[in-house]
Amino acid sequence: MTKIFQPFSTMYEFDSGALNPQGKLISRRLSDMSSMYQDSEAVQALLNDNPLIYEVYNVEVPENEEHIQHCTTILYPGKVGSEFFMTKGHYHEIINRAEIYFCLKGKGLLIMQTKEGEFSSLEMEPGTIAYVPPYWAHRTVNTGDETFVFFAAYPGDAGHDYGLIETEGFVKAVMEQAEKYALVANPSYRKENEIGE
Ligand SMILES: O=P(O)(O)OC[C@H]1O[C@](O)(CO)[C@@H](O)[C@@H]1O
Ligand SMILES: [Fe+2]
Repeated sequence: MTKIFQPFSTMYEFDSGALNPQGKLISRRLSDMSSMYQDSEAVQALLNDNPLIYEVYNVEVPENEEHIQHCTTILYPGKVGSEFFMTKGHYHEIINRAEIYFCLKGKGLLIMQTKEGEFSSLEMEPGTIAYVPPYWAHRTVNTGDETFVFFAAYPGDAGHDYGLIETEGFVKAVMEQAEKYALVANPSYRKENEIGE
């Protein structure tokens, strides 16, 4: 007989962006993603302090197609050189799985790209519901000076594939320019792959 999963709820803490109960917490510091930032001198200068860049509070549900994974992400304000703090970014392991983001606090940018090199970005502020369609890699960036918090939901079997982003990078980097953000072409996008070709 199929075991029936019991309904449950989780509390969102409006001040911090955390979830209660906490569930599986992912914390990423600069050292976890140092090669992803453009300015390697700025990375070196910050690595001693090794700032906390973001935290993901995951509600624990089984990772299969019956369930919906959901979590909050707290992305701290800050820059590495002039590049804003950001998440690592990933494709879903099952690449045709979509995701929904709901911005709760602060402001940021959701950048997305396909394996064909198509690029897209969406601004997020409290109230924005952003849709990441199937096949799009996604990364969020804190473009403000307070914590940027959003809720995410995605199919339970989606998984995370970081490989291609680690080797190719994103098409564009989000940099501070004249107290705003600018999307700047990433000179190292696809470099490793091109060298290998
Ligand atoms: O997995 P990354 O790219 O480090 O970033 C974490 C992101 O992944 C998700 O957990 C799921 O796609 C997002 O909610 C969260 O912002
Ligand atoms: Fe995702």
